[in-house]
Amino acid sequence: MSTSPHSWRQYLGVFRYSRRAIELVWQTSRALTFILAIATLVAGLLPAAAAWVGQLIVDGVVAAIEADAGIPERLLWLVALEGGIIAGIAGGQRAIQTVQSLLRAQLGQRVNVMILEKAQTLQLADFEDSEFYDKLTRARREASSRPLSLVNRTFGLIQNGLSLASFAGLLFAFSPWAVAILVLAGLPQFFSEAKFSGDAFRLFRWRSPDTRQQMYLETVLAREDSAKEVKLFQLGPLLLQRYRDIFERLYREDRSLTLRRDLWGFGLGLIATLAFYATYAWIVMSTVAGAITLGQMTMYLAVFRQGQSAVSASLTAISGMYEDNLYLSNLYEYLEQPVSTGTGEATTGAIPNDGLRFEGVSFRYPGSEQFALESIDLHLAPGQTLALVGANGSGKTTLIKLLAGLYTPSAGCIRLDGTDLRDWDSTTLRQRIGIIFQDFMRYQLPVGENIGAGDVTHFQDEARWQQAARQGLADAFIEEIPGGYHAQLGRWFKDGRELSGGQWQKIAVARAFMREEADVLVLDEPTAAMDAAAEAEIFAHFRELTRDRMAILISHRFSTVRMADEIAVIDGGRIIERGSHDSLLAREGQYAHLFQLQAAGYQ
Ligand SMILES: Nc1ncnc2c1ncn2[C@@H]1O[C@H](COP(=O)(O)OP(=O)(O)OP(=O)(O)O)[C@@H](O)[C@H]1O
Repeated sequence: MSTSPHSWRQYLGVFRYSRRAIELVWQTSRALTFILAIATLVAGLLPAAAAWVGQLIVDGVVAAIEADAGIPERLLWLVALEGGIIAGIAGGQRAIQTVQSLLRAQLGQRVNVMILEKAQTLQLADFEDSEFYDKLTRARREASSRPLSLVNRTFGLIQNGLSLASFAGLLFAFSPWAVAILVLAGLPQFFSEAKFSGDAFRLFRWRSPDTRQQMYLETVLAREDSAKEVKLFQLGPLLLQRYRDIFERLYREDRSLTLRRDLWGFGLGLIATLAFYATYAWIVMSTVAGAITLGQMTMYLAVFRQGQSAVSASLTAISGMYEDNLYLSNLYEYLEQPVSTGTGEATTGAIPNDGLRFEGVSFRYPGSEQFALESIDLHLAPGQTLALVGANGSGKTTLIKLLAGLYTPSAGCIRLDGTDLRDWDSTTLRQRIGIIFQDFMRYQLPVGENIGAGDVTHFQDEARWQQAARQGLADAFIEEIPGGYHAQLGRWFKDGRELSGGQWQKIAVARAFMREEADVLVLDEPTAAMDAAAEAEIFAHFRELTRDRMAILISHRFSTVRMADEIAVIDGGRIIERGSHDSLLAREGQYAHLFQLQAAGYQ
């Protein structure tokens, strides 16, 4: 094994997150960390003391036999002391276990809260970045066990290290050479364990895309929301085979690493055992030769036995540490992901009542070559309704995402009342804009709260739920559900019920109507699953209720779209036509063409 500085660092890399794990525990509970440290110290140092008192007892016994003058009182005190020390060790170990149990819950909660708090500060783009999303899911998965495990192992190592050092201290009196032999014999095994742990760490990190695939397949194969399609399309065997193939490939790598690691571990362990027993023989011979007393021999033998188990406990701890490191490296990468916090502070616009303006807005999704939107210019005054029309993928939803501030334009700017969205205080802005997307959330919460989600300040306001439900045409069916507004939705919880696609959409529209104070309201096709009559009625309502506000709606149904004051036709990320329904029909362009196609469908 080479000893260049680089590889030293590589070997010691197994401890790279120990400091951070201990910091984490320290911040979680100083008192418990302190007790843990003291208990570790006690459990680490007392075994050597026990061996030493054991030596005094044996020598005392030998001396008493030789003197033949009864049982000296000192000997009994020594036995009592030995008993006390053993009780101390047991107490230390028990304290370590108790503290660990208490810390487990607290630390798990703390790490989970850290992960979830961080998630609140992230941009939508972060969630869409597969690497990053993977870090988040992995960070959450083992949040309650890994940090503590690393702390336990680190403290375990310290405890065993202290025991070994104190044993070495005792052995030093016999011969410094014996200490040197034991240390040197143990080092190769220590480094080999550290090296292979480091290798495993790198291997596992590098293969994370594969494990992600595996996890995804597991999810698809075993979740209620995918079960329907997997069964119908008989995808099960095919996906399962893929799952098996990934496992086989990963297993081959694992096997090779495990075999190498264990062979080296065994070989180097043998050297250590040989050295141990050679020293053992040396001690036995020295006792027979009279160089050391019988008591000293008893002590050294105890030191040997316990030393061996301390060494093997340390090696086990090290080999387990790579997994903990893997977890913590992932956790800290996630927690340290830079976030761009909004710097805007404006709570009122520079030109009140100017409405909404898109000025030369272009946008490209992160990692994408193509522009999803290009040179968009729009103006929407208070009281106006704008409909966006365009083929799938033309950029309608993207425009709304920019308006929502979920992404920032690559060029140009969006102004609300004359002030760039970036300069608005983010809370104020969110209150002024209410949006329901086509893939709105179906919360596994009671019906009422599903509606109340539209305005957190009235999340549980029953009167407002009912009013919004009436406006979203959801009241009729809600009243028929047993439990009404308090009925649990979704299948995760007991007695939860499922709604039809159209019913869910009515709930979503009602959610939009909760936002009474918002001056821009957007419905991005949340009505596609409703029948045409219901959609038309909802939009008529929508228009009525947004008379002095700005409203944007996206729909593929022209019967709805024609109600808007202004219609913008988007194609390939650009606005190609705009105007009222009548003026666009008169133009006989794309809009007129699409309108006639759909009208023909109804004849
Ligand atoms: N998160 C994303 N990352 C990268 N590209 C995206 C993302 N979302 C959408 N796109 C791409 O941007 C383009 C515009 O998509 P957008 O969702 O705005 O279309 P749309 O007009 O709303 O379509 P639809 O009528 O199907 O809802 C499409 O080419 C799409 O592939």
